[in-house]
Amino acid sequence: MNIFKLNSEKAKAFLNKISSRQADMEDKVLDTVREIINKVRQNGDNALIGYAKQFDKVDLKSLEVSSIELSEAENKIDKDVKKAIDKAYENIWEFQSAQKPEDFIYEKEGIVSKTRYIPIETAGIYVPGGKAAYPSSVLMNAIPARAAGVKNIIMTVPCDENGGINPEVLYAAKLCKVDRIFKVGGAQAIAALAYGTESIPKVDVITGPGNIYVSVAKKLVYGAVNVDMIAGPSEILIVSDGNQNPSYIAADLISQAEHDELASSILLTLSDKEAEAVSNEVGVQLSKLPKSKIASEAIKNYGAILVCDTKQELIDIANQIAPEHLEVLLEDKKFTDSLINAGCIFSGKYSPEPLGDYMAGPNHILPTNGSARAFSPLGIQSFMKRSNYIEASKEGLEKIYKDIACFAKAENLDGHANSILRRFSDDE
Ligand SMILES: NC(=O)c1ccc[n+]([C@@H]2O[C@H](COP(=O)([O-])OP(=O)(O)OC[C@H]3O[C@@H](n4cnc5c(N)ncnc54)[C@H](O)[C@@H]3O)[C@@H](O)[C@H]2O)c1
Ligand SMILES: N[C@H](CO)Cc1c[nH]c[nH+]1
Ligand SMILES: [Zn+2]
Repeated sequence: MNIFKLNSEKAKAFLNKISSRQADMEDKVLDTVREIINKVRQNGDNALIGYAKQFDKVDLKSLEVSSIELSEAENKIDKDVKKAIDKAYENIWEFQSAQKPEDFIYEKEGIVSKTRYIPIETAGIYVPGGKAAYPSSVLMNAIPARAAGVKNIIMTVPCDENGGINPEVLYAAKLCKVDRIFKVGGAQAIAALAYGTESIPKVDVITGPGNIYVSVAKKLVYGAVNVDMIAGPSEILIVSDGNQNPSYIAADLISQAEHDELASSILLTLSDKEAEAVSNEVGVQLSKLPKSKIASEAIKNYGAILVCDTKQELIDIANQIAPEHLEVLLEDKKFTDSLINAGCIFSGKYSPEPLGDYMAGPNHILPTNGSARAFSPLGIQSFMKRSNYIEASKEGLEKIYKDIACFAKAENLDGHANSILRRFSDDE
């Protein structure tokens, strides 16, 4: 793994590459994704069947998972895996459902104003499935949707080369009472959810992570539907004071690199010695990893160790990169609160990133590519919309009607002024 001094030209070039990562990836796939979306809008299910043949190498007889496939899934999975999925379900459900927002009511001088939180009616959840199967992403998508009170949950997931869906993914979907499941992946799934096809209903919001084709498609359909965020190729940034265990750090860097060749794994450390040790350890651990090709490629593409001089530099660079996952390995805890831009912060050596991927309760569907500066993790709020409500008494309106009419006239909107003034004129 490359090691650079923070203020070197090589470090600057690496940081520039990281900050333009989304744009560089998008440029390469934008035309393809646009074409896929247009074809799905024009040809509906036929386009989906064609893309399944092209990308997933499968002749699909039916796009929808049948009730038999769903009920058989549970018998196909290992009992310990089932137990782990059930435990994750429980933890995620407890954490998400406890956060249900309450309506807000405000009363001032005869005017009652409210903000209501209303579940979105139909949600489309995307579950990735190209390079790995993700039952955990079923839970992370569907549990907050259920907790919010969404009526219809429509799930899409790419199928395997036999036209089937991983049984653990189906078991998780059954556990979450997902209403319908379609064997469609990639940009074509996002287009189908956004515009509807003969089989797939149009939804109101699309959530979920995916590769670059999926995240670019979500950007392009935004407006036709709501979308949660851009949750693209995975990322981890670790900040270390230099006194940490190199083998833990290397393992955590690799954990996210194995998701995608476009994933990003970065260490910021105060110690040259730790940098060397982690770099060696990454090499050793990669050589023992069964699926090391993707992780090695990711580390070559978007991985590096940057050696900083001060803790303030660690904080500043971490806040600038705004990673999806941030592991904080600092003995001096007072710096942790200054870290403000990250999808999820993991604090201390017993909080490795995969704790959040599966079990802790907070969502693993998180903003990537610096978007944690302004976007939030998926949660119950992502499946609710706000609606406002105003009710004034006669006395309440009377107290301010002249100000409203005056304001409206200042905007040259006499119709607005009349609407208010009529309530208090003699010819009412
Ligand atoms: N940010 C998060 O919250 C989060 C969570 C989990 C996973 N992830 C990320 O999700 C991604 C999962 O990616 P994946 O590839 O395994 O599954 P995926 O389901 O996102 O993508 C697979 C689909 O991509 C499409 N595709 C593949 N090659 C294509 C091509 N050349 N042209 C057009 N379409 C093509 C195909 O339709 C295929 O079915 C990874 O990047 C992982 O890091 C992110
Ligand atoms: N780390 C991924 C989010 O970037 C989520 C995940 C699911 N399974 C394993 N990991
Ligand atoms: Zn992961």
